[in-house]
Amino acid sequence: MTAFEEFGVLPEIAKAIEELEWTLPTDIQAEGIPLVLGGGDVLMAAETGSGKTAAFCLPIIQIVWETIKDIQSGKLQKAAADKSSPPWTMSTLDRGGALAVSPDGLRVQSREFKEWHGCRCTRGARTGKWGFEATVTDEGLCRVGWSVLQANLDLGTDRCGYGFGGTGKKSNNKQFDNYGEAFGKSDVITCLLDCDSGEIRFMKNGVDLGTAFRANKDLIREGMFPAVVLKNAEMAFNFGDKPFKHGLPAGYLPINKVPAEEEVKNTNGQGGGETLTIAKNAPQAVIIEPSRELAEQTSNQIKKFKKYLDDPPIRELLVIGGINVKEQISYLQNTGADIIVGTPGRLEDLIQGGYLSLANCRFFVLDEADGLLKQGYTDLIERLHKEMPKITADGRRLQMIVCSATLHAFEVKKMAEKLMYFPTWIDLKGEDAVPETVHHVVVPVDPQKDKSWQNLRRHILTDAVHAQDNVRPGNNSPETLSEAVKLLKGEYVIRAIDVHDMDRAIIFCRTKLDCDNLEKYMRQLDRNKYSCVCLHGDRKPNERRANLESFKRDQVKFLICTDVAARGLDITGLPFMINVTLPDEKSNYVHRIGRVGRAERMGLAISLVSSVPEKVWYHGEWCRTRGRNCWNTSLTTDNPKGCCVWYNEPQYLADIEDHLNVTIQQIEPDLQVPHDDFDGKVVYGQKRQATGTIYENHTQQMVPIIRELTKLESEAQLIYVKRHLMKLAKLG
Ligand SMILES: Nc1ncnc2c1ncn2[C@@H]1O[C@H](COP(=O)(O)OP(=O)(O)OP(=O)(O)O)[C@@H](O)[C@H]1O
Repeated sequence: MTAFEEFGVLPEIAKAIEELEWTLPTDIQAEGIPLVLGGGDVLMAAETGSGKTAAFCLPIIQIVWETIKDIQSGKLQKAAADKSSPPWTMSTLDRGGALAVSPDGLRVQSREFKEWHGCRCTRGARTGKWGFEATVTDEGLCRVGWSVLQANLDLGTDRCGYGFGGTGKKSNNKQFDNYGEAFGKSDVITCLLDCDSGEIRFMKNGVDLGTAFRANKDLIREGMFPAVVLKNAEMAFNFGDKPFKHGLPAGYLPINKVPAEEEVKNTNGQGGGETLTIAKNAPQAVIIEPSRELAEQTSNQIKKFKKYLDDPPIRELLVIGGINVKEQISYLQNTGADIIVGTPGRLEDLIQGGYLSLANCRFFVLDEADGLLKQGYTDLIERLHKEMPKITADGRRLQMIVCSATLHAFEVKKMAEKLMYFPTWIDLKGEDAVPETVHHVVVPVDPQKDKSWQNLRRHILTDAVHAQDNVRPGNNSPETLSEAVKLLKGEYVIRAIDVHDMDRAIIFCRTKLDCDNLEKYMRQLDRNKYSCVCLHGDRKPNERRANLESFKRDQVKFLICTDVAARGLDITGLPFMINVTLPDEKSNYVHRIGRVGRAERMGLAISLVSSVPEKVWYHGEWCRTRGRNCWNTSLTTDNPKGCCVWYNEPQYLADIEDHLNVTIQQIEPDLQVPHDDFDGKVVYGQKRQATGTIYENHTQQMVPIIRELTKLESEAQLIYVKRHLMKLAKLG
């Protein structure tokens, strides 16, 4: 049995993993895989390069495959039919779309703010005197009571349902009257039904509130069911499996004591146990990625993991912009997809066009979730979530999985609170952190100290922000110094490459124009020594793909890119990374430098940080051409339609350090990295030699330590025996 199988992974998947030469799961995989397999909502916060992709892909592939198998063998039909005689729980079938029922059926939750969503119990009574307890477990609006099967799930809004609400009102047939008193979080409401007299009454925390309704006896003969309706609230139920908190009045019994021959089964939503089929265009899993490249990478990983799951096969589809949409539609219509990996825009297009259905989705994954939310996709995510059933046809709950190396963002917590269902956090560090395998340093670029920019024979083409300014050596204006920094940064990039003999590095620039200019400069200097390609939003999809591929295959040495490549990209053994300018979004620093030092290999990240302000382009949505041929150098602070800002790198550096709670080491403009500060033996791009790896050779690593421990143990015993003998000799 492989280590992955011990964590519950199917042998077929474990075999594919073995071929990747992964011997042990990483920490995040060891924690995440069992949780997802167990059916929970999970937030995974772990460093860059720690293997989060497999932590969610492996269990999803496994469950999706098992479900396809169950459908094919007809087991799912049985699952639905079995539910015709369930225990006394809240029904997963007779409930509103946005209401979730916990796996034990004793807790319900609705996070919908605007609408009410209701649910009924799996069984009901038509004779006798019965009671159950409902406890408010989270703030929000709730109404609880009794209704018959044909009643509206919005309890108390038609003549067939009788409810008591948290605002201190009872309601039947939309008539809301004062009753008892208001209730809220932690209050226990006992709901009592006397089928013989028709009386319905309630107790709050053990205090009897008196008769609320006299229900129609003919209605009761049809069967009365415990019922609830919620608006952004949560309630837990006790039908008598556990002792009641406040007991029942004399003559009443817990409702689960209704004799079998007297009880009425809830048949709503059961569909008569017909065979479950899943439409081709209704995938079981939707994985959203923030960039096309990352979506493609995750999709490729899934292909590798599912390699041996061929009977039945799993169909996965990549849904990203830049690929012919007609092909994607025809694939969905003809072949179909079980797992979809995509970027937000194209996903939404297909859903809105009716080509992709979420009716069967049971896994909703937000990879790089904080990035998606910061890119403005909160509404889209909520819309998709709303369309997904909270319980699937086979009675399983929708699972949401959210991950990132920088998950500690307010937006993420807010989203998790709103959409996720009792989520478990796997938080390996407790804060955003940089892996130990990434050595990161900053180099000050100070044009007042380093005056070499004044007499460069050849230099990088700058972004031309200062084309109209009077910039020249000797004139120490902020504009001149800003231009000087841009010239110096071009030189420092080349120096970093030369000093560290870099033959492979990813280089991040702030704008697409900066990327293009650096690409030109490097090619101009030496096409072979500095062979490079660009990856950014202005390049055509095919070029983007080809450039990334040639970099991955080592056909070019340098990949120059904007933040489009900051997150998730996994390039095996990449040794070096250069930040030409720090990102203004602090979490992107973690993601950018995390392109190196992945999967236990060492990496060096060098950030160039200007000591003076740099005036740079900032084309917002107000810029008609979004930067193309734009020469508007007025500042956004002076003119709401301005297209430039003064970029304050020392401030961004301070923000990053503050966020990570570290002081990043500074090196000199000679770009030498003192070896002693790190580990002298480090070879960037390789695994650390001296310590071995965490994944492998664990036993071998432990051998000398165990040997030493055994020696110490035996020495300690000898000392004890000698002392004991000496004591005996003295006594004798
Ligand atoms: N159990 C394992 N053993 C060995 N290598 C692994 C294991 N799990 C993942 N890897 C490798 O580690 C690298 C990083 O994995 P992955 O891309 O999933 O990281 P990540 O945590 O998603 O990083 P990021 O936050 O940057 O997206 C990949 O090259 C992957 O093949």
